[in-house]
Amino acid sequence: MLQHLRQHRPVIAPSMLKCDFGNLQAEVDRIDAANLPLYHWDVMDGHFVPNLSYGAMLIAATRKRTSTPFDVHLMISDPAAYVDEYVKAGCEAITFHLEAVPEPRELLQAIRKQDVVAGLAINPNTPFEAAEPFLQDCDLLLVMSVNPGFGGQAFMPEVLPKIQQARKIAGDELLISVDGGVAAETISDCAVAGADIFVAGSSIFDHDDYGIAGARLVSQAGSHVSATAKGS
Ligand SMILES: O=C(CO)[C@H](O)[C@H](O)COP(=O)(O)O
Repeated sequence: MLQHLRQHRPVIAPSMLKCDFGNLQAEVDRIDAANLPLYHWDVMDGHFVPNLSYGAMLIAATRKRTSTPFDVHLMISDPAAYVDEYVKAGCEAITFHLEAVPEPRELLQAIRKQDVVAGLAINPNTPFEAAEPFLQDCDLLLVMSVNPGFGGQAFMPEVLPKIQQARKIAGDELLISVDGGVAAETISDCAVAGADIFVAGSSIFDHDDYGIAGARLVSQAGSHVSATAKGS
C-alpha cells in the first residue's frame, strides 16, 4: 500500500463525504473510471466533530465493489475502540486525530502491526510541534486545512507552514496529506509546501467528469511534487 501511494504521487483522493450516497455504485464506477488511486472515507461521530456521516458497514459493502485502496479518516472521539472494524472492512490506511488521542504511539503501532498504513491527523489549530514526537510511528500525517466536519469550506493557507515543517523534518519517507478546500487554485501551494496526498471533495464531486477534474488537480500539483518523491 505504501508503495502504491508513493508510486501515484501526487495522489488525488476523492473525499467520500461529498459523493452522492443515493447512487453509490455509480459514484464508485465514476471514481474508478477516472483512475483516482485512493478513496478517502470521512467517518464522523457527531461528537468529535459536529456532524455524523457513515461507518464501517458502508465501507465494507463498498469494498466489494472496487479494488482501489481505501484510506479511512476517523473524525471520532474514541478511534481505538473501532480500528479493528475498519481493518476488517478492508481499509488499507487508517488515520485518526491527535486531538482525540493525545498519546497516539500505541494506537499507531497497533495499526502498523496489522499491515495497515498508520496516519495521524491534526486540526488547523494544532501546531506541528504537537505531532512531531510521533512522526517515527506514522506512515502518514494528515494536515487539516479546514476545521473538520463539513465539505465545501474555504482552504486555510495558514496551515501551509506545518506541511513545510513536516516535510523538512521527516524527509520523503513520510506521506503528507492535506484535507479541506483543496482545489485547482490551492493545490499547487500545498504541493510546493511538500504535500503528496490531496483530499478533494467539492473539486471532484462538483465536476461532471471526475477524470477531467482529477487530471486538472494532478497537473496543478504534479510539477511541484519533488522528482525524488515521485515513484520512489
Ligand atoms: O474531512 C473533511 C471535512 O471534515 C473533508 O474531507 C473535506 O472537507 C473535503 O471536502 P472539500 O474538498 O469540499 O473541502
